Amino acid sequence: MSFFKRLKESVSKTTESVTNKFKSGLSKTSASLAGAMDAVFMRSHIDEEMYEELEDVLISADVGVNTTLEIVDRLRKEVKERRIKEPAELQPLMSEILADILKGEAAHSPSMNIQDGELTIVLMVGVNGVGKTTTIGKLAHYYKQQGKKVVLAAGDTFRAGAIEQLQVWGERVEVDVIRHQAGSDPAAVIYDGIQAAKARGADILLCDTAGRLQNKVNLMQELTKVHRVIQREIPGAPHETLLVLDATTGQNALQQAKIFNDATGLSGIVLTKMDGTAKGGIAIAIRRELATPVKWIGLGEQMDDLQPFITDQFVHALFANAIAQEEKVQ
Ligand SMILES: Nc1nc2c(ncn2[C@@H]2O[C@H](COP(=O)(O)OP(=O)(O)OP(=O)(O)O)[C@@H](O)[C@H]2O)c(=O)[nH]1
Repeated sequence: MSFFKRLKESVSKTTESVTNKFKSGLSKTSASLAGAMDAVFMRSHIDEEMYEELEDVLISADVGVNTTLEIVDRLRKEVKERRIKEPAELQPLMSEILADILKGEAAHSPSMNIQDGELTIVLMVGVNGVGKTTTIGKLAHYYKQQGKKVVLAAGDTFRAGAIEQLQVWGERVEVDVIRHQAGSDPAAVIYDGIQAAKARGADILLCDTAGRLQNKVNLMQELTKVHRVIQREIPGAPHETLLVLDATTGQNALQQAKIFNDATGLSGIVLTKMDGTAKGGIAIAIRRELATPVKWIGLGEQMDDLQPFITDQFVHALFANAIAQEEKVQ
């Protein structure tokens, strides 16, 4: 069975609407990355020049140099081992290699550490403008739809706008928002958030934080204090610390991840605005180069545009055109 068929089978296990969301959200990346790969594989034969062109294509899609070299080396090896002669056979092979690289080890499971029957605390970190507030709103919607009671804590007290924006999301999704005035201590807001969540019998508390990267020491102190308060109230919490990264910032996102990982341990990454970039290869670079798994991706501005990062859906969407063509031929 061709790998495209296996991908199709795998994505058919989720609903068609999820598959369509991945397809439309990743259409820019698919058009540019898979489109450019297609052009490379139109060559009459497989040679060194072809591999070099492929490297250029992957690097310009933000896959990153290390990951690109790894992918192309694997392609070379598989071509030899499987005695592939036709460049046209390389598209499904590339999809197979990418799917495998994205899967990584078992530790890279996209699942969230949600406590059954107890309060789960999710700390959201990231610099301003990456879509942190929007993501909190979307996560609240996601879990509310799953029947969970969600409370939000407006811990980004640095920007008055951030508190207001979270309040607007709270109203839209119909969940409570615990807030203080702008400029107050974020740890105090989170503390109140925990008390309110406990008192109201909530399942999940999503905590916003300010992300001032300009001053790493401040960032660390603030996050350390927030952590201390959370741990004192609920041993073992936060259960998830998710870093929100804007996919359109490219390789800079990797840098942000390293700084935040130093400041506070990360358990997962949310990659937003994937729909707004043709360089979605950054998801592959992040997944490969950081020890932290991508757990969610943002595929648009609507409430249900935040999706769990399902690697087969991602690869299926990336190669959507080639898969459709293979179907036509058969
Ligand atoms: N297209 C698209 N837009 C997004 C996505 N996620 C967020 N946005 C938009 O990005 C903009 C910034 O999002 P905010 O949530 O305001 O981000 P923010 O300002 O980072 O919030 P803070 O990080 O809390 O300061 C908004 O216009 C969002 O609608 C996404 O996945 N796709």
